[in-house]
Amino acid sequence: MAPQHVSAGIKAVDSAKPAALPNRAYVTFLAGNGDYVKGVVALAKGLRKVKSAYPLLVAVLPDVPADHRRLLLDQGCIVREIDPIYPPENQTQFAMAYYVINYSKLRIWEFVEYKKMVYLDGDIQVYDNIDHLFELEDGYFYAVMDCFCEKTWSHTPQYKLGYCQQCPEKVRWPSEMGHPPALYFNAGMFVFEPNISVYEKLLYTLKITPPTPFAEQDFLNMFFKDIYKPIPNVYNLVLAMLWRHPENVELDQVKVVHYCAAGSKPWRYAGTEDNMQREDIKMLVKKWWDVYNDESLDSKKPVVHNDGAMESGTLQPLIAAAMTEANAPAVKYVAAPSAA
Ligand SMILES: O=c1ccn([C@@H]2O[C@H](COP(=O)(O)OP(=O)(O)O)[C@@H](O)[C@H]2O)c(=O)[nH]1
Ligand SMILES: OC[C@H]1O[C@H](O[C@@H]2[C@@H](O)[C@H](O)[C@@H](O)[C@H](O)[C@@H]2O)[C@H](O)[C@@H](O)[C@H]1O
Repeated sequence: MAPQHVSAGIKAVDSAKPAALPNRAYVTFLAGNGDYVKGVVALAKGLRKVKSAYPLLVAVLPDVPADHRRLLLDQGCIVREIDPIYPPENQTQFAMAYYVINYSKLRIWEFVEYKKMVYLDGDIQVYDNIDHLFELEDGYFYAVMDCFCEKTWSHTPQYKLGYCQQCPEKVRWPSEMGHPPALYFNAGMFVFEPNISVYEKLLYTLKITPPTPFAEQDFLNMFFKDIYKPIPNVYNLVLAMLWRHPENVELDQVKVVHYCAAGSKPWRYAGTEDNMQREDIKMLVKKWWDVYNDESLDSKKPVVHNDGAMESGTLQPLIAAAMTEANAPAVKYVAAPSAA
């Protein structure tokens, strides 16, 4: 089973049915005009399917096109544009060249109208309600421990030694190399508290920190190492765990799946890369598509003609009037029929 460090504190809140508070939201990050938007649409539908009480905010870079933003608004997301954040100039070889855009995730610490947020990558799907994570004690950074066994880690001493925090007894960290690496989390999912002074410290520290192969994930691990609290991997199943550490995974208990293994992005799945023909992978990819294609999960939004008239039966005008700009679910605008 999972290594001992994993915080058991969560069990205590599982049974409680916490009240939904307005200053909480899920948040994800979207960059570019490519197909990651499908991941975010699926995530919005997945959170609706598990009846989450909280909205999904999408932090979009300027290069996310209007039609993609409209898709997200139509799925009831809150769409907020952020400016990119780049690491200091450096010759670093990122594990994946495009990881450089992931530093922009740091903008979410600026969303201080929310007291607590759960960050989820766009290639994550939520299959069970995880709203109880918002009840975790303030003052800590909660995330799931990563695994060092994939080729993407081949640049690290851990990989070269065959050491992994998922099974620290299997290949022990050599005492002559000092202490084993600090517990290291996967930055595809975490529970955090937006805070301006933390945000400013993040940006300042980034400016003086040479980039490393896992980009903002390495940076966040360094920055939050003193308040990081591991949570069970049911909250972020890094797919490689299925073949690297199956003894640490109980698939039928998993609430959140992170499609981060090479070739596992469901919207691009071809089944050709290593491990992609596994039955569990094929089942999880199908599970993602079942949510993505489920029209009953599309957000039921009023259709508003651009002359402001509401189509009858979609949303009574008084409810519409009561909906302020800030929290009204985005409405689908359709061109008013041209005057005959
Ligand atoms: O072209 C891209 C690449 C990444 N992302 C966002 O950045 C996250 C992290 O990138 P990725 O999922 O590829 O990293 P992985 O978890 O697979 O290493 C994605 O989930 C998206 O939310 C994006 O929006 N567009
Ligand atoms: O920019 C660095 C990225 O680092 C992480 O992805 C990695 C990590 O999980 C490795 O452990 C896996 O081996 C690898 O496949 C996977 O891509 C985060 O999931 C992602 O959001 C992002 O921060």
